[in-house]
Amino acid sequence: MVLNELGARINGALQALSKEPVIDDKALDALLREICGALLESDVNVRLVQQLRVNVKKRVNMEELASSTNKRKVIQNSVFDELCSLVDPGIEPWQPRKGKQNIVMFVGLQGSGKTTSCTKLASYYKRKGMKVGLVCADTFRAGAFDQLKQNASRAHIPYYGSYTEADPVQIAMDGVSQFKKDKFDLIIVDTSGRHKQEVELFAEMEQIAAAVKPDNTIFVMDGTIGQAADAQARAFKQSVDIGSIIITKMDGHAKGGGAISAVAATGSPIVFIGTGEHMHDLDKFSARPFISKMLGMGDISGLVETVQDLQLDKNEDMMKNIAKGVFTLKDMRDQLQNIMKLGPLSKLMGMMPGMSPEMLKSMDADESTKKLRSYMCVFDSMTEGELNSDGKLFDDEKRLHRVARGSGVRMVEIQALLMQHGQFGQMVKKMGGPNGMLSKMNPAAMQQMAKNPGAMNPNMLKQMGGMGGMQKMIQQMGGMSGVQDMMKQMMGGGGGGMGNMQEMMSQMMGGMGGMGGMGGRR
Ligand SMILES: Nc1nc2c(ncn2[C@@H]2O[C@H](COP(=O)(O)OP(=O)(O)OP(=O)(O)O)[C@@H](O)[C@H]2O)c(=O)[nH]1
Repeated sequence: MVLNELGARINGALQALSKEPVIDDKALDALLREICGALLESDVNVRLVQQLRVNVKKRVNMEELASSTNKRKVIQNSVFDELCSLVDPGIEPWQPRKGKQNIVMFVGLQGSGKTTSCTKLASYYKRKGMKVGLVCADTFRAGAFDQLKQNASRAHIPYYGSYTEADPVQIAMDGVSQFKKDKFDLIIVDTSGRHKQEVELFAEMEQIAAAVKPDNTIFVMDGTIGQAADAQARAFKQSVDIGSIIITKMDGHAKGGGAISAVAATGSPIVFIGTGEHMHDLDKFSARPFISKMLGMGDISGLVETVQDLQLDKNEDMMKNIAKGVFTLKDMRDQLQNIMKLGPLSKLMGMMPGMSPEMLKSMDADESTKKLRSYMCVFDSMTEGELNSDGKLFDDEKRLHRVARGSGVRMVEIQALLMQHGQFGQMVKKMGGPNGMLSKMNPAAMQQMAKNPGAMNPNMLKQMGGMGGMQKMIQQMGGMSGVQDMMKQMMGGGGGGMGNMQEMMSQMMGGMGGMGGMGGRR
């Protein structure tokens, strides 16, 4: 069973419990049977599943808990907590520190996704403002250096490797000392893999580790390997000091449960998961947001961090406009351009509370990207005056015709874009200005939010009135009756299908981003 289905099944079981008139041991057993069955089908280690069952039962005392509402709540909270414990070894993961020269070594079997993940990680920390270099110490697989070189060049990341030196230890040492000399903040060393755990592989890993003395060793594991994950993780743990884990290929049809169970085998935290072959397909991992997202309850901290990466507060013109309650076409273009930098919208959507896995499955990421590109052509065909306007200039059909000809986009689509812009403009008007929603938010908490998305999350949520407040805010933004209804509309109920969804998502992201950025400037 793939992870999305697992989430949907657990969620379904919890929902079914809400409908039970009487909560007794029988109802609890039925719930646990369903959840444990689903976990086993997803390859989660049988011992861990058994432990989860025992722990939940221990926490729920049917006699002590008076009302059924109370029992339901305690059961649901216990299941959630136990699912989190499955993927949380309770260790704070290592993080590179700015101002220090951090060395990270990647290990894993051949084809697990080491080289790809190295570049994704380098790119992630580059986005955070670090100077990152990649060293290719894989001399085992012909073409490994070329692959790293290609990935690194595409992501504009400096790299080091050699076509002539055959000793991986020497390459690793030379690469690290070169980047150290050039004052790099983070140096990532990619090592060779083998088809299976072999003596040579472990000996080589140990030698490289002894030579470069990594601050952290990341074990890369293929998410599709199922039950074999446990033994593999143990073998690596015995040989090198695994600091953290990246699980790859968690997109598509990965069951993932096996690899997730590796946390228990190594006692090391999962730090990222790979969700595709592209540079953006690396999601920061944290137990609670991961479980929350899997159950369709969203990942607010991930969403906020992603929005934070946009550095919207650097767009001073737009921030000034939004504070005044003004939103020009140029502001919308800049927002959409920013969103395009984040990768497929489905990823952002997955972080929104209320997005069920089924909803996400029916989204076509390529289609969204195409739509955004066509919008860029529309904006490119506008004059500076038009871009700096509120869009009313396009009441003149001649202008519309001209932009349609210039961009190759149909007039109806441009009209729809302008309509979305108009609606969003109305929202900005409401949010900005002296009496707007933004003015009611505590500036100190908003400032903290802009600086440190991880730390500000609880504060921000509190400011917004918790998860309920967040949903209400989204409703206000869209002027719709609820997130679920909104999604239905996006999925085609309103006749717009994918296009509709795209536009609304952009609207929402624009709104969220605007708020984060606003806070940062106060
Ligand atoms: N779908 C998907 N594919 C991935 C992911 N990560 C890596 N891949 C693909 O998996 C294949 C192997 O990845 P590599 O990065 O070359 O693996 P490696 O561990 O470096 O392999 P060696 O260098 O031979 O040890 C490539 O085709 C990658 O594009 C992921 O998260 N999702």
